[in-house]
Amino acid sequence: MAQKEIMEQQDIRKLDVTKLHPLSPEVISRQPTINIGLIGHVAHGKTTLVRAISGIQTTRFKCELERNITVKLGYANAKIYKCEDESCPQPLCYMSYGSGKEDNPPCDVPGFRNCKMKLLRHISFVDCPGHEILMTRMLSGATVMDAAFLLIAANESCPQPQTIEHLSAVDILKLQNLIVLQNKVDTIQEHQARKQYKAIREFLKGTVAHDAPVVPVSSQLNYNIDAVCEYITKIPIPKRDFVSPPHMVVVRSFDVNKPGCGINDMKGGVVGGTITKGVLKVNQIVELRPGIIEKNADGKTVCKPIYSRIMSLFAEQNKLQFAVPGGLIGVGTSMDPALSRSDMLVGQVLGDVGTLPEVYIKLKIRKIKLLRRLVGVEKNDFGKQVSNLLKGEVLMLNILSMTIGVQIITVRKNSATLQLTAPVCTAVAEKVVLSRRVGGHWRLIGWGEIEDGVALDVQTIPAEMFS
Ligand SMILES: Nc1nc2c(ncn2[C@@H]2O[C@H](COP(=O)(O)OP(=O)(O)OP(=O)(O)O)[C@@H](O)[C@H]2O)c(=O)[nH]1
Repeated sequence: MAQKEIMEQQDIRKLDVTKLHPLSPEVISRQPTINIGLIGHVAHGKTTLVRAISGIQTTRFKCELERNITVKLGYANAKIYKCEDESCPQPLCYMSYGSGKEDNPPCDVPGFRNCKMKLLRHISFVDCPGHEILMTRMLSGATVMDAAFLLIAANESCPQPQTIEHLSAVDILKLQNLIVLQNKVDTIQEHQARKQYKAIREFLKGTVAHDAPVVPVSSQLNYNIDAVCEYITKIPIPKRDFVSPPHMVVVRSFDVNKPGCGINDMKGGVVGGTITKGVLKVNQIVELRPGIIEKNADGKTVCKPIYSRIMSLFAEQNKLQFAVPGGLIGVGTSMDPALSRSDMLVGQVLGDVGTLPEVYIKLKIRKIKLLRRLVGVEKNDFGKQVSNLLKGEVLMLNILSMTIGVQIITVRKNSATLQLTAPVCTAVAEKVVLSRRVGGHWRLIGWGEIEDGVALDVQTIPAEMFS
């Protein structure tokens, strides 16, 4: 189908959300609908793999280029294709391109160059930092993943500290679709690769990834990347809710004209994130919570949501008329760009006016489970027991894409009340992940779920103001 026809199909006037599916041509052609996380120890090749599949280098920030490590979450989109001729040899018949590629490009396999390829998946990669000091950032990326690639470098012993810690995190979040990639196989002999494969299988026993495929690859040399593409097509499409009022979790925010924010012809602030339910449309009025926190005339802390119009929607360079759940999308808004600069809106929730959950400043957490032993730490602390939570203790909490400092006010066996250092827009039963400072860095120690909380007053604007 020609791009022009698809753009015409993305006509909001003709949109019937009850008929949409993540693989509907007008969706998959323009927008990624699955998030795949890249997790694993520092420098095991996550960013290089993303580049091999999408053609995009996610390491974009100056400090990252200087230090050669990922600091922020990186994003890149890719389309996965298969040759339409069934006799095209596997896995060569699978191929990947960037998000802007047409839907039926010619096959690249010698002997099949007259054949067309079919677009099977459109995905977003969430490239997590592997450095131990950046664990809480990895956790905020993990909350938007539908599947994950766990990268394990073939030229190091397995497991390394953040290999264990990242796997524990996705285990806690009950992420089902894991694929283990034994990367850098170009640096070792075959017998060494076999030996390490056994060590990897041993390490995976009893974890959420116990029967995950382990695929040998070289991201640097593009070896076996077609097999990885084939595995991507086997990831089940998550069930999506297209009909509820739309909610989006903000994972990045920019002022205008920054590289990496996709289309840069907007005048207002830009937020990037994943829609968890519903469909966002161009021209729609939306609310962002918590928005701005202020003291009112009585000295009481109140939250003022940010109201704004959606001026544009985009997935990397693809302009959209509407955006659906899954995948990472950008939202160009009419808000003052000063509000969204430098990731200032990360952790906020964007959605239909009047439909967003409460904004809490205190939370009661139930069903708390602590890991038995510390993971992700080096020699001195490795394997130490995770001690019980203490009244007055300061922890880091991850709720959706929000990372927030908390102090424990009361603690019982499996529950605790927490004072937050900043308000958060969230809902009862949402999962939270707990980290504690160990050896100078935040380490994953456990998880729980929101039971209740103390909400702030929200200063809403009457609905008739938007008509
Ligand atoms: N020989 C070889 N080198 C690789 C391969 N994949 C990655 N590398 C190299 O390993 C180093 C680290 O790669 P990155 O892709 O930055 O690793 P990363 O896991 O994204 O690093 P962080 O995000 O900082 O944790 C770079 O110098 C890459 O060129 C591979 O398959 N073979």
